[in-house]
Amino acid sequence: MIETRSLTKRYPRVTALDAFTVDIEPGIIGLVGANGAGKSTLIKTLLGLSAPTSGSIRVLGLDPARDAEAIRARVGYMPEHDCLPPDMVAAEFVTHMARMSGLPRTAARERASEALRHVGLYEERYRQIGGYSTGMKQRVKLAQALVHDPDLLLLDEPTNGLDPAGRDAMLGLIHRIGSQFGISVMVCSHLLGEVERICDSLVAIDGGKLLRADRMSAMTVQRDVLAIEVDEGTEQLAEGLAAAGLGVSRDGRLLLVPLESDQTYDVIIGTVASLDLPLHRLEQRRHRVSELFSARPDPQEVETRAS
Ligand SMILES: Nc1ncnc2c1ncn2[C@@H]1O[C@H](COP(=O)(O)OP(=O)(O)OP(=O)(O)O)[C@@H](O)[C@H]1O
Repeated sequence: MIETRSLTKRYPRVTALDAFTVDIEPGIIGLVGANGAGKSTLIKTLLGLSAPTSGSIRVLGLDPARDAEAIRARVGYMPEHDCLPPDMVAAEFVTHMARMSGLPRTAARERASEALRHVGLYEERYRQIGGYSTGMKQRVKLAQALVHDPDLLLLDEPTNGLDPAGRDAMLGLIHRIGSQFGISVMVCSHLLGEVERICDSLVAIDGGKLLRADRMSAMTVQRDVLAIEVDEGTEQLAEGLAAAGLGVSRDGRLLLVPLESDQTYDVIIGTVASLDLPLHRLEQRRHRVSELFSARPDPQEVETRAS
């Protein structure tokens, strides 16, 4: 669906994309990287809005340098920053964007109503955008990206400025669009925890270079640790497991024990039973995707996870 070969974009002071080579299959794709990693630059080169310094790109088999118009007809783009006209009503604006994509007047109006319904703004569609909340504005941006029924959506930081509930709602919406409408979606975010939740593959970028591109399932590998939670008696259980010869560490309410053999399970169950404690959880732990990329989690991500 998207192919880049040695894609490089140099600005006078910085190389935003540095020999970036990737093959991306259809699906819900997370494009993750810290601020300034090159995500927006990549999206703009894919759309033909910014010409690469060197290298090649194919989007849906098209070359953005030659076929920019054809690409924009098949790709929807939700930009990162607020770019909405405050004095227009949403229905009018989204209809206008549909007309810009080449739809005739009546079809544009119908598609605009439909797109606004999909993003949950149908009832509010005749209100001026300037009076909308941040979450509603993000939804209008999403509706205009969807309005011409694209094959691919490129969403640049769609949860920007949203509170945790707003982020959840936006992520749920994106997931629905990707899984129910048969549209591929590339979601750009600096919050790994977000893309981990909704994407089926991940492209990680750092300093303009490709860090890793893979299916999410290949990135969430089993880790040899058992997590145990009891409703009460955590301290007592920690002592009991240590006395039984297991290495025990704490992670909040959880006790973590290295999984050395199948007998580790038996020892844990036996210890819990002998202490007569109410076992709440016993599970093998998986790596979080974020652990594969960064030893230091993003503070905003920690805040998201905590919320
Ligand atoms: N038009 C431009 N002129 C000069 N430098 C630019 C321009 N656009 C981006 N850059 C620089 O290129 C690098 C990559 O920027 P880019 O916006 O692609 O990053 P990003 O991963 O999208 O981060 P953010 O989420 O902060 O936008 C940054 O160092 C940025 O300052």
